[in-house]
Amino acid sequence: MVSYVKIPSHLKPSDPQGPDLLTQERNLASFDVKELTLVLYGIKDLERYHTILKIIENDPVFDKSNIYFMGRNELFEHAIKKEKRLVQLIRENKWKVEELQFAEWFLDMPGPFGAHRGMFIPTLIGQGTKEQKEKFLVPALNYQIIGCYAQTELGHGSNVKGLETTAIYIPETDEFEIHSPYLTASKWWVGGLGKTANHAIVMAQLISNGKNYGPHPFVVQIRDMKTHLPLPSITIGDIGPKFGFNSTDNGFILFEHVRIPRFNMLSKFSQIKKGTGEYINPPNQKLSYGTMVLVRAIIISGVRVTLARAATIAIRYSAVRRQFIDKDEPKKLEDGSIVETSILDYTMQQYRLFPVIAQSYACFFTAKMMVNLYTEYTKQSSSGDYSLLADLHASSSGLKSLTTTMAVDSIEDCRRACGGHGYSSFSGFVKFYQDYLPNTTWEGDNYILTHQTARYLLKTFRQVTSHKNPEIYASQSNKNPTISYILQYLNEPNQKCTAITPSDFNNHEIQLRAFKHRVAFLIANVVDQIDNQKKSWNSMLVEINRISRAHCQYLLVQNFITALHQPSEDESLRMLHNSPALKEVMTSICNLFVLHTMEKDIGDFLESEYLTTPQARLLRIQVYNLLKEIRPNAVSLVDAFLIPDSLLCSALGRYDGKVYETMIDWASKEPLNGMTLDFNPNNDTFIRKAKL
Ligand SMILES: CCCCCCC/C=C/C(=O)SCCNC(=O)CCNC(=O)[C@H](O)C(C)(C)COP(=O)(O)OP(=O)(O)OC[C@H]1O[C@@H](n2cnc3c(N)ncnc32)[C@H](O)[C@@H]1OP(=O)(O)O
Ligand SMILES: Cc1cc2nc3c(=O)[nH]c(=O)nc-3n(C[C@H](O)[C@H](O)[C@H](O)COP(=O)(O)OP(=O)(O)OC[C@H]3O[C@@H](n4cnc5c(N)ncnc54)[C@H](O)[C@@H]3O)c2cc1C
Repeated sequence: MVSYVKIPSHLKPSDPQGPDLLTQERNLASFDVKELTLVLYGIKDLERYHTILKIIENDPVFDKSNIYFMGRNELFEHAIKKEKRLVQLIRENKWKVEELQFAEWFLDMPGPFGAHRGMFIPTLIGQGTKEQKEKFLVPALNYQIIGCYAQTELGHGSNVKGLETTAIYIPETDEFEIHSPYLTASKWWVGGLGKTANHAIVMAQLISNGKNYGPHPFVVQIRDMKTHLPLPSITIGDIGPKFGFNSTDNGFILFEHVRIPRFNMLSKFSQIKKGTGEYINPPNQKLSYGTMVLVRAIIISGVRVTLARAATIAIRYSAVRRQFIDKDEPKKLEDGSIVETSILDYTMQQYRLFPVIAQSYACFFTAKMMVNLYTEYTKQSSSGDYSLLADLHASSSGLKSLTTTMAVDSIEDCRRACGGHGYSSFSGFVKFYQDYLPNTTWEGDNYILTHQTARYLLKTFRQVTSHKNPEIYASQSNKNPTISYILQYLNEPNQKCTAITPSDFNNHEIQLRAFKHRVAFLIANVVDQIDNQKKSWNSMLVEINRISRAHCQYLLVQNFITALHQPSEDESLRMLHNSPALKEVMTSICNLFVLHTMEKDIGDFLESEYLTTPQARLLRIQVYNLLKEIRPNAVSLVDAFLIPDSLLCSALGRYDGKVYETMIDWASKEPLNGMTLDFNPNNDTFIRKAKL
C-alpha cells in the first residue's frame, strides 16, 4: 500500500520500553502458555489452525491491509473475490467443516456466501428428504447453486407465526403458489439475497384445502442460472447500507403468484400428499424451526473467540500504554529512572478488563456443553426421539441471548478501555464490533429469546412443585440442572451463605449454592405473581428476562466449575487436570468469573436473602484480591487464545506491541492524505489528487 506521508527519519522510539514491556509481561507467567493453548484447541485442531492460517496469510486475495479504507462497493467486491477464492481452496484442499471453520474465522469478513454455508445448506441437511438432498444439497455443496434463508419480513421477524408470505397448494398442477400479499410480506434482511443467491429457502404459511398449517420451508429458485436476473414475477433488491455487515448483500424479495413443484417443500418432517393436499403432521410441531436451534448453538460456540479477540487487543495495549507516574508506587527502571505507569497496573483498568478474559474462558466450557447437548439430541432424534428438544431450545435460546449480549458489551468495554485510540478503526474494534453486533438480533432478538427459556423454567417449576412427592424427580436432577436447583430450593428455601472471610467466596460449593438459590427464588416469585396474583405475562417481562439470565449464568458457572473438578474423557480437560499450574490459574479465572458475575447482579443475591449486606462487601473485596492474583498472568492469558495478528488487524493489539509505529504507518496510508484541498471558490472541484 502507498504511504502518502513521509515520516521524519530523526525520530527515536518514543518509549524504548514499549515493545519490551510485553516481553517483561510474558516472563511473569506462572504457567506454560503453549500448554493452555493446547487445552483450548486440542492437538488436531491446533494443527489445522496452523495449516489453514498459513494458506490464508500467504494468499494476496485475503490481504486486509486496505480494509479500513474501503467503501461499501469496494467491500462487497472484495468479499466476493474472497468467497470465490475460498471456494477454490475448499476444492483444491478438500476442506471439510473442521477446516472451513478456521478459514472463515481467519477471513474475518461477513461474505455473500455466509448464509449459503451457515443456513441454506444446514436447512437442506436438517429438513430435506433423501431425494431433495440429491436435487438441492449436492449442487449447493458444490457451489453450483448459491442459496439464502428467507424468513424475516419487512413487517414480521420475531413473530414467525405471523409471517405473511403464503404457499398455497394447487392440487390440479401439484404445485405450490408462493405469494407476497402485502408490502409487509416482503422478505427483508436476507443475507446473500441482494445480489448473489440464485436459490432461497423461503419460510411461508403452508395452506392446503383452505387450512393454514403454519410456517414451513420451501426451496425456490429466484434467479436465472445463466443471466443471473430475477425470474419472472419475482422482485429482488439489496436493502441498502447498514450499521455494519456492509460486505454482505442483505436483500429483499417479493413474490407474485410464483409456482414451484410440490417437491420443493422440504418434507423430512411434514408433507403434503399429492392430489388430495392432505397434510402429514411432523413428529414435533416445531421441527420446521430446527435451523434456528442449530445456528443458535453455533453462535454460542463462537462467543469465546469474540471475547478473546476483544480482550487480546485491550490487554496488550494496556500493558504497552503508559499514563502518569503513580505517586504512591512509582515505577522504577533498573537504572533507577522513574517512568510512567502502565495502565494495566491501574486497578480500575483491571476491573474493566480481567472479567472479559474470564468470560471468554467461561464460554469455552459452556460451548463444550452446548456441543455435547446438540450431539446427544441429534443422536436421539435420528431414531425418532425428540424428548431433548425442549431442553435444547430453552438452553440454546437463553445462552445465545446472554452470551452474545455479554460479548457486545465487552467489546465496547474493551474499546473504551483503550481511550481515544479505541475509537480509531486501526484499533481493530470498529469493524469487528459493527460486524458482530447483529448477533444480538438475528436468530432471535435477545430479549424475545429469554421468553422461551423462562417459559421452560416456569413449566418445569410448576411440574415439580405440583407433584405430591417432588422427590420423585430426584433421579432426573443429575441430568437436568433446573430440576436439581428447584429440588434444593424446595428442601431448603431459607438457605444462607456461610462465608465469613473474603477468601471463603472462593469455595465452589458456596458459589454454586448462591446461583442455584437465586434462580429458584426468582422463578418461584414469578410463578407466584402469575399463578396466584394473576399478573399478566406482559407485566412480568422484566422478571422473565431476569430468570432466563439467572438460569444461564448458573449454567456458565456450573460448567466452568464442573470442568475444573470432574474427571473427564475429554482430551482438553484431561490436559487441564494434569497440569497443576494450569489448574491454579484457571481456578483464579473461574473464581473471578463467578464472583464478578455475582457482584454485578448483587441485588438478586441480596433479595433472595442468601447473602447479607456485610457478606456482599466481603465478596467485593475478594473480587479485588482476584484482580491482584491474576495481574501477572494477564498478558499470557490472552496470548494463550492465539488470535493471530492478521485476524486482529489492530495497531493496538499486535503481538510485538509496536503500537505507535503501526498507528503512524497506517495513518500515512489514509487516501485523504493523497489529496489536496483546492480553496479556489470558482473551481467546481474542491479536492484533487496530490502529486506525490
Ligand atoms: C453460523 C452463523 C451464521 C449466521 C448467519 C445468520 C444470519 C441470520 C439469519 C436469521 O436471522 S434467520 C431468521 C431468524 N429468526 C428468528 O430467530 C425468529 C425468532 N422467533 C422465533 O424463533 C419464534 O417465533 C419464537 C420467538 C420462539 C416464538 O415462536 P412461536 O410464537 O411459534 O412459539 P410460542 O407460541 O412462543 O411457543 C410454542 C412452543 O414451541 C416451542 N418452540 C418455539 N420455537 C422453538 C424451536 N425453535 N425449537 C423447539 N421448540 C420451539 C416453544 O418453547 C413453545 O413450547 P411450549 O412452551 O408450548 O412447550
Ligand atoms: C445483519 C442481519 C442479518 C440478517 N440475516 C437474516 C437472514 O439471512 N434471514 C432472515 O430471515 N432474517 C435475517 N435477519 C433478520 C433477523 O432475524 C430479525 O431482525 C430478528 O429476528 C428480529 O426481528 P425483527 O427485526 O422483526 O424485530 P422485532 O420483532 O420487530 O423486534 C423489535 C423490538 O421489539 C421487541 N419485541 C417484539 N416483540 C415483543 C414481545 N412479544 N414482547 C416484548 N418485546 C417484544 C424486541 O425485543 C425488539 O427490541 C437478519 C438481521 C440482521 C440485522
